[in-house]
Amino acid sequence: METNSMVKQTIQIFARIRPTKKPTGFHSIEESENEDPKLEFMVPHDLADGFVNNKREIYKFTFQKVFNQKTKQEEIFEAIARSVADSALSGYNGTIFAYGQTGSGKTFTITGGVEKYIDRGIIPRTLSYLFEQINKETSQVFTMHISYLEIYNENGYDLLDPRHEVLGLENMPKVALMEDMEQNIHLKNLSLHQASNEEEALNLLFLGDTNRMVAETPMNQASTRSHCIFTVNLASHEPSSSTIRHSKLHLVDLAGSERVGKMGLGGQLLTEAKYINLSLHFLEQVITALSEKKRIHIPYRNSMMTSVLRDSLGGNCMTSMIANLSVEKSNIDESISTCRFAQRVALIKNEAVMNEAIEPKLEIKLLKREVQQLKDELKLVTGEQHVDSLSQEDKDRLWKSVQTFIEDTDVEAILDVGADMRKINHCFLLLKQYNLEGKKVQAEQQKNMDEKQIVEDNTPPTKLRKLEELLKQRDKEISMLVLMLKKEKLKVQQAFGHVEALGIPSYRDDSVESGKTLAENAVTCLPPENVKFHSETCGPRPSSAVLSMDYKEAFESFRKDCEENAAIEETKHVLKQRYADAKTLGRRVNESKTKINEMKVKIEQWRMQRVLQGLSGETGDSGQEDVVEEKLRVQIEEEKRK
Ligand SMILES: Nc1ncnc2c1ncn2[C@@H]1O[C@H](COP(=O)(O)OP(=O)(O)OP(=O)(O)O)[C@@H](O)[C@H]1O
Repeated sequence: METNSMVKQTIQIFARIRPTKKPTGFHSIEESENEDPKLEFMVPHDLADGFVNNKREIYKFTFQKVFNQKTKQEEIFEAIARSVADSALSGYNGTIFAYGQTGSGKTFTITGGVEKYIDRGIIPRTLSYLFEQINKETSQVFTMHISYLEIYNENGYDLLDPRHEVLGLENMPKVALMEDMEQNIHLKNLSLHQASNEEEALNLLFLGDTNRMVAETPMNQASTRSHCIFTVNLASHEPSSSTIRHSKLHLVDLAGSERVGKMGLGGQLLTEAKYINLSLHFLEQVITALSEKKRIHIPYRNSMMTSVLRDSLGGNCMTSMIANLSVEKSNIDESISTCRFAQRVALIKNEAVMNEAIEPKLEIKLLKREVQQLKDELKLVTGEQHVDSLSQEDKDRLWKSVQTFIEDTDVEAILDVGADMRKINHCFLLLKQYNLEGKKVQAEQQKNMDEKQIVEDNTPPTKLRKLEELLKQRDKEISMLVLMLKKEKLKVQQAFGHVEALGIPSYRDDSVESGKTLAENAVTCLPPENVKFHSETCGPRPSSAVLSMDYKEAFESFRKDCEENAAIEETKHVLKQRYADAKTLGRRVNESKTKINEMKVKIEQWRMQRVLQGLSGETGDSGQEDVVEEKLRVQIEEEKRK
């Protein structure tokens, strides 16, 4: 089953101009913000060795980007290869191929220069980039396999076959093209090598490069006489998924197109050149067919190279072409021809789909694991039991699993011991032991800490400290009560002094503690909120003059706890009664005093009246006069007795 996520795109074309020793002045690059850059050639009239050139003089070609002679290898990778590599990592096929006349810099662009590290080409840089990304990506598991195919004189050879040196090319097994029912091409005798890291992948590249067919030609001292296809096969999947993404990344260095006549080749070089030109001719045919809208048949099968690259040309692939150009005067014709070829390539539309499919082997593995889990669950549910006891080895293994489980910081970590109740119970036992051990250690630590505190700070443990604080508080409460007592005693003494001054005798009760007045005894039961601090002798003064609730509670508890509380309460009641009686008595005394005074006034008035009668000569009955005064005196005496 394949799930498709499609990207439609024409083949991207780029031009790269090889450095020349002298500036030629036959080309220029036109760049503007709104349009793609253009490469322009000016062909001089005298180009054809003295013949009059009637052809047009200026040729313009549009590219996605034109790289001038100074362009560095890194820039090429960033602009062309990085995005294709990213697509390959996401499951899309990708192809980058270099096309151009011999000696124009195709091998330099694809593989790189051999002298300087900085001259590494697209292949080593892409490998490095892919592993960098693979190592960063933690949610996917990647595998990489590499193959390296050479098409020489229309035959395919495995460049990674170690028998190359021993057998010689003529005895090497040829790579054969096979087609399945769905017309997918398979290559027989082409080995796939797994590369787990950059170094392994680079070793494969170097091995293949040493096996390539290279020869010295008039145009290039080390001319590659074949087409070479370096393929990176990537597969990726999420750890718990059977859906796998596959992608193929072809990095292709085509053999150079060359003019046999111009170069004056002969012998083997001539044969090679013929094959090269023939295969490039078939490639051109395919490109032309693909760029013509009405063409139904595309002649892929005409050559091995077009068969292998079928997907890259008009198929499921993201493809980029680099047109390598030598812009010397003698090469202008070939450069124009390369650019024309590129313009046709740019018309080809590809439809790249994400190659995602269920991998049967992985699916079987996942299903097997699921079946085992379900079997375990079933055993638990049906209560299937193991009768033999666990071996020491089993117990040791379980203890390790429990330890790993406890130490695992992942909250979703699972202690999986299968559906064996003996193992499950043993694990519970281990967890319990672990917990008890932990508690013991904690208690021990607490004890050590308390002891350490006593030794270091001379501070008593918490309980002792609390009792000491309670004691201090009780002392304060007692001091306060003594103060209250003294103060109220003073007040009552003043009150009794006032009563005695009025002629009322003060009551002192012998039944109450000797030496104390009634008021003194009564005052001991006054509520504490009426008491305010006035003495500095009672220890620190509270911030508020009114006692706090703590003091009230302390007083109440002290009062209740006091053994004589009941007797005090009773005495308090008696004293209250007597105090009320004394008040009534006082009032009556005052009333009698008033009456006596009134009678005394009356006696005085009576005497005055008698004196005035004597002066006026009026005589009264002296016996009757004495009777009035006597009556008043008797009344006074009676009042006093009351
Ligand atoms: N951009 C460049 N910078 C420096 N040197 C270059 C550059 N392009 C090519 N060269 C050099 O030019 C020479 C020919 O290049 P190269 O072998 O890559 O050409 P080619 O197109 O692969 O030729 P052929 O088709 O014959 O194999 C080599 O020595 C290479 O190092």
